[in-house]
Amino acid sequence: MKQIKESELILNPDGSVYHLNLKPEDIAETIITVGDQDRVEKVSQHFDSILFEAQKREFKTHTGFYKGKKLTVISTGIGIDNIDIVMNELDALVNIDLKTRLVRDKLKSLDIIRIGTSGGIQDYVELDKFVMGKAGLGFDGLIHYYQNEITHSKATQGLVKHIDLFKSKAQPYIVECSDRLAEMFEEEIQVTSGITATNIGFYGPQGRTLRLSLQDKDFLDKLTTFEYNGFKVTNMEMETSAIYALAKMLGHHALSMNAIIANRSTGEFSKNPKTVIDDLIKFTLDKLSKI
Ligand SMILES: O=P(O)(O)O[C@H]1O[C@H](CO)[C@@H](O)[C@H]1O
Ligand SMILES: O=c1cc[nH]c(=O)[nH]1
Repeated sequence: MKQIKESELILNPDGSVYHLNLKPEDIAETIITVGDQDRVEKVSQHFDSILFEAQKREFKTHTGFYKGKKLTVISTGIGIDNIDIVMNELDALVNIDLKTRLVRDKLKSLDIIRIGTSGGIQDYVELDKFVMGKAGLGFDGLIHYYQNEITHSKATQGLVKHIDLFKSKAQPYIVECSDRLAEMFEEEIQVTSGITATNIGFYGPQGRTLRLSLQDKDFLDKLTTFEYNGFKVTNMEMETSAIYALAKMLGHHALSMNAIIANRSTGEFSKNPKTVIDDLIKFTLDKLSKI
């Protein structure tokens, strides 16, 4: 087997992985990701005990126990570029022997659950509700840098036609969440399921205009009428598709839970975004404690 070079798998002087500043023993096998580094405490404040804390740049990590379940919560910061770092380095922690720099013979599979904020694009995706991303719809292009079998699906071709995608933009891709995790989180009363679209920006890429004009002003409208496997595109954010794609390629299980703080169809923003995210944190922790 080939040893991974120092320039590819970069380790800090203490042996931790380069950006996350973590060693294999610092993380649990169930990982919660959040965008905002201040959300890490909002999650870990519910833990019975915290065993480990670290931070480098926007990547803040707490590991502890919640109702007997060992959990790690880590902030990814905003965007797909950070997800590339977080997913690759988390995988390295469990599936590469950092001393020999060899991929382990027996690979581990992590459960990775994102708790994020998001904007609903359908009128029925109400403010302050939870949406589970049954699939991630990536407009971000990250996947094209890896060999994969996800990119060229019929559904993707259908989407490109449906929205009349401008040819200079990255080819979108669709990737499903972990069925096992989804089953645990599906709850008719509290959770809406749909496709979570992931964009490479908050403004133009999500069809928002302040002072600049959009290349395609009808993008959002067209997206609301697209369907895949009986699901509509319910919401937009900036990380899910890449988490799903990299999880699938690396052999992990991923699920994205979204707190809806904006409704792009009605033009409203939540009056109390903190409450809905706190409620989603409690809901998610409760579900994870039962795995
Ligand atoms: O609340 P988080 O997890 O950061 O997620 C959403 O909020 C950020 C944009 O405001 C993006 O990261 C988007 O995905
Ligand atoms: O509209 C929204 C709200 C939160 N996060 C996003 O990326 N978009």
